[in-house]
Amino acid sequence: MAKQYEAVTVYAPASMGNVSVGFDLLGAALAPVDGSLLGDRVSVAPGEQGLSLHCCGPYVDVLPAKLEDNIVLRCAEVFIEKLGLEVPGLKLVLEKNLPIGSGLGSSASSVVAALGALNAYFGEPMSQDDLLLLMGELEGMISGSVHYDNVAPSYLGGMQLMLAQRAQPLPSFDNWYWVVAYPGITLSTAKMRALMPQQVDLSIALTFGQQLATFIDASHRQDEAGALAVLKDVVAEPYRAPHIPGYLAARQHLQALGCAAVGISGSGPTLFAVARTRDEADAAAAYLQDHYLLNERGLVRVCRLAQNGIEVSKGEV
Ligand SMILES: Nc1ncnc2c1ncn2[C@@H]1O[C@H](COP(=O)(O)OP(=O)(O)OP(=O)(O)O)[C@@H](O)[C@H]1O
Ligand SMILES: N[C@@H](CCO)C(=O)O
Repeated sequence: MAKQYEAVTVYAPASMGNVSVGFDLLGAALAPVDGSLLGDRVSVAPGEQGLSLHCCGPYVDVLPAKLEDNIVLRCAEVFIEKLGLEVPGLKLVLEKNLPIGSGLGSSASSVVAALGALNAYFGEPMSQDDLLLLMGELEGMISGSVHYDNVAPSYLGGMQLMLAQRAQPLPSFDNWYWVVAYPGITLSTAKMRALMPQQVDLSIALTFGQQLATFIDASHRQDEAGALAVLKDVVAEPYRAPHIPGYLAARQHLQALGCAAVGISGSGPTLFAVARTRDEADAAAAYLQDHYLLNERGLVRVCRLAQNGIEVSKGEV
């Protein structure tokens, strides 16, 4: 008798690439403290002949007009082909909860939710390490480069450091709040990467290496002052900051409000601020709500790290 498959839904949290100090190597998953969703959901269920995709959610209108250009369908095609699966019919639903080109890891969230749901639906045929590598490849197909600093934390949770072939969790500081603000405009990752020079000065390379090494060491030793002292981006931010409306002014104000660090989330335009108390986080959020948002599509969230990565549940979106 043919195996009966059951519908499954996966939620994949938003993520901040780079975290200032680890360009393309370090990322963190986000969980709003108010319990709201900040990430896409994809469900996979038995369907009629072939693959079908239905999209819904608050940011459905910014998805590619043609369904065949949606990365979720590509994920299903690649997954099925790679594993040589016989699939009579598959119904996919994408609930698009993240804005595109935001710096919140929007395409990564769709990729992680889709591949996570497909793997769960088919009984986990792929190992965690192999699935992560596939997630990075698919993210690379649409963002212009293979980088894991969004897919790894969205899939695995917390803060993740990308080593040569696998992700390694990095302890963070439990008292930190991560306040994120998306102004409501789109900046494509590929264009924000094109702003950066292809060659890096030796002095910049040395500072980058030293800061990343110091941050990793300080995080493991829970040396908060040591970690904060080097939470700075010398590689991408100098080239990107002038192209993000209001970023430099907001950074200055947030520092004056007492935020311990401020940086660009991924390639922007979302910014993040580290606050060490809830009062400080709320003050930063109020400032950003009034001064950083450019339209009604913008959002501000006070977050902790999403420690568990994806959430798998039974049934459809
Ligand atoms: N399900 C999807 N979610 C998001 N983007 C998608 C999806 N399917 C296709 N795309 C396309 O992928 C591209 C994603 O571009 P880009 O990498 O700049 O955005 P992003 O992943 O939202 O960036 P960020 O990491 O800054 O949030 C866009 O051209 C978008 O139309
Ligand atoms: N590390 C990537 C993240 C994109 O979200 C970049 O900064 O281009």
